[in-house]
Amino acid sequence: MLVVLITIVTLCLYVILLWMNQMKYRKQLAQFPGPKPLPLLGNLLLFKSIADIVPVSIRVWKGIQQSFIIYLGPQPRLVVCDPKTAEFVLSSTTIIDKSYEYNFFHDWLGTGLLTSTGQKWKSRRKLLTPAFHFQILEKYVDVFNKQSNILVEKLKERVDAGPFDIFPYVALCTLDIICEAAMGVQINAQKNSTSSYVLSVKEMCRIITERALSVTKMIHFLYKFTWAYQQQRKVLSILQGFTNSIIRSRKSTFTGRTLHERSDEGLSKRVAFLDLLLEYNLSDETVREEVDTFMFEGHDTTAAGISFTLYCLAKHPDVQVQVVEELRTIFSGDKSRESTYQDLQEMKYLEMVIKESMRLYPPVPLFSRILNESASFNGALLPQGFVCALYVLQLHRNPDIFPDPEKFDPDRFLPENSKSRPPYAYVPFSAGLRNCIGQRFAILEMKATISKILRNFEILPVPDHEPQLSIEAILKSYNGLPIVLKARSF
Ligand code: HEM
Repeated sequence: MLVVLITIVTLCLYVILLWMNQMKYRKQLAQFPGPKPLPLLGNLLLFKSIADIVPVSIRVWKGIQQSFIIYLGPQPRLVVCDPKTAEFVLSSTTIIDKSYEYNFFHDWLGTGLLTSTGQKWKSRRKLLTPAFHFQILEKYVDVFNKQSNILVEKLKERVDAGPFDIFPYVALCTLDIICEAAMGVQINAQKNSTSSYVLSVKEMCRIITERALSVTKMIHFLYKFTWAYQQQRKVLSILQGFTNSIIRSRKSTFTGRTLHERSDEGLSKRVAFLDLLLEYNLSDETVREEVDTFMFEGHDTTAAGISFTLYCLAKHPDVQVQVVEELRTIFSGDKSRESTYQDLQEMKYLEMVIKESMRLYPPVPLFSRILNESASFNGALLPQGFVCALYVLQLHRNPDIFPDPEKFDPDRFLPENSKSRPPYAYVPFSAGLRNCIGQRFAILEMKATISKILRNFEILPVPDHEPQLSIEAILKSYNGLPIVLKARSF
């Protein structure tokens, strides 16, 4: 009886403490607009499911037209939708730690580069940066070519066969690419297409996103009693079993020669980023968390980037014609010659198209930072522990910076049209110290894959289809990204 009483009193005190904290925040942050929060629940009731994240946040933004405060439970966060606030957060050398939602990734990614903080992040970033040197990236082009050739063969089965969702095809291709280029192993996901790994990544992202919107799932102790936790355990055993097998496989062929010693091996030998980790004699657990991080960050993001770009090209045949013209010039009309690193550098118009697609459909539409110490901004003192959520999807549609923001117009990225744009108005790869380490890899991969598809197929739209955007760690479309394919004479 006494134990029950103590538990009830403790819980009540905890709830009162949370509520008092919320009141304190409301006073401190009074100058920022936002929907009125309820005690303890905050604005959670606005989001009945993760399907509501995009429509609700767009509705809120439309009523306010500036960065706003939203309460997920009693905790406030500043939803950053304007370049000035984005600059305050991203250019900071102190606001570099991730918000508490990233803890939901810990069971899967541990504290790898994406989720780690402080000194651990600094030393890992230093360790991994050489793996993305352009001389190393150059060696990956033949992997991009090989895997996009397989994708083209798969897509030939869809020619003149009506609408189909392009995303699952591309996701298997980008999974093959990250495994072979970065991990040094071939898993042939495209050939054995029922990849439980790909399905598990999707499920894990869904579980993590849902946790951010549910009070019971937010609290780790309570989360353990939910069905989602049981589901997470199953999914994690698939995900971690998969990466453990990659590590084992690469370890068995690792020669022990360091990156420096291997510089004599020339372009023919690739050094997978996993080799770098093995070279440093890190523990198996450390290697696994970095491998999982790269597998996650490195395949779903590029899959979204490529798929949304193909979707935009289907909807904008005039733009597609211009890209194909550029490719005809680069390849002198040769459909099957493999792309070189130099060719990819020359695809300037395609790069503008990819950038415009990532403006409207940023593969990572939302990411957050936490303040480790209080900071002044715009006359307000933002308290320690405060979360700033960079809402890239809305930032990229800010009409003050991108007039007629819903219009797909790659010319926005002509040098003369971008030079006066505020530096933090366009940040698909984030910016500042914790920007995306894989961005040059990603751009090369996207160009290699999209250009190969366009040399082989004409991409047609599905009339009246509009993507229903959803945020599941990466940007997805609930109703798919359907396109139609016709053979192209190049
Ligand atoms: C179109 C493709 C991609 C996009 C849009 C993208 C975007 C981003 C963004 C926005 C962040 C910051 C996330 C945050 O602060 O929470 C990030 C971080 C990161 N990305 Fe990417 N990414 C892409 C591809 C890749 C690829 C191909 C790799 C690896 C090969 C990669 C590896 C990483 C890693 C390891 C981090 C964490 C960096 C750190 O905190 O130091 N990404 N990415």
